[in-house]
Amino acid sequence: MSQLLEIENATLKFGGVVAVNDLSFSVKEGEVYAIVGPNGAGKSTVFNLISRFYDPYAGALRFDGQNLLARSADAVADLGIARTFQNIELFDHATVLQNLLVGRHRHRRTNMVQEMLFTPKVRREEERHRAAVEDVIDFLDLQPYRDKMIAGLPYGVRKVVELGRALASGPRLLLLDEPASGLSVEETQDMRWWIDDIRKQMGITVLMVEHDMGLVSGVSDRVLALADGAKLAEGTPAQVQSDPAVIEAYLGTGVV
Ligand SMILES: Nc1ncnc2c1ncn2[C@@H]1O[C@H](COP(=O)(O)OP(=O)(O)OP(=O)(O)O)[C@@H](O)[C@H]1O
Repeated sequence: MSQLLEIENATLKFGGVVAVNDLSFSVKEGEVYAIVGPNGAGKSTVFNLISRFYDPYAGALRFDGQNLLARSADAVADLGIARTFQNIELFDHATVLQNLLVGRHRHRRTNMVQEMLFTPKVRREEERHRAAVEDVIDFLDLQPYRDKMIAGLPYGVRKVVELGRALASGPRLLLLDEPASGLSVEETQDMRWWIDDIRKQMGITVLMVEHDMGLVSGVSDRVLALADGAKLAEGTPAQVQSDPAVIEAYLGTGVV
């Protein structure tokens, strides 16, 4: 498997706080790779670096061999990197279908005049986007909710819709920020199947930050344990969970 994402000696400081400290890791095409670590370890900051919300103080970031640092946040999405957020970010007063169509935004190839005139090209594009979104709705069993407003939906369903919005963009790399947080045991189990299927059926590479070690062990090929912004351990879930440095660092946090 080739490397899809490479982080090389990345460092990011907020004032005097070193949030990410000379961190290197890579994610192979087709794998599920999880980042774990106690609160404040730097997990979200790593995601924000990859999404290009932050510039690193030093280091290199590459996606499929291309320099990510030469691109803006929008351009990163165009490369095929999609993400979900720890605090779900959806349009509350729009339907599930409308939110998923927003996920298709990067594929729009028509201009505003064409859209106002609703030319045949616009109509064909629209049909293509709808078909892609309907596939995601079927895949995630969202049919009962497709015309419902986000605001009225239970938290667990909103979480699946957010996953759907990211999938609708047709990514090569999916960044999941705490996919199981706030979910019940059953919903977490469903999330595990979705992630498995996303990798196996859709061939999408997944990088996730997650506290639930049951989910991490269940779906991940490899795990990176972070502490104070630096790599503590990397390996299979079993290797990382039994690593003495990890046990020592997490002792009493209830994470491992
Ligand atoms: N925008 C910011 N400004 C200043 N400091 C920040 C900012 N974002 C993060 N930090 C600091 O950087 C460090 C890493 O934070 P980060 O949010 O990446 O950790 P995390 O591992 O994602 O934690 P959690 O599990 O609580 O989400 C922490 O010390 C945090 O206080």
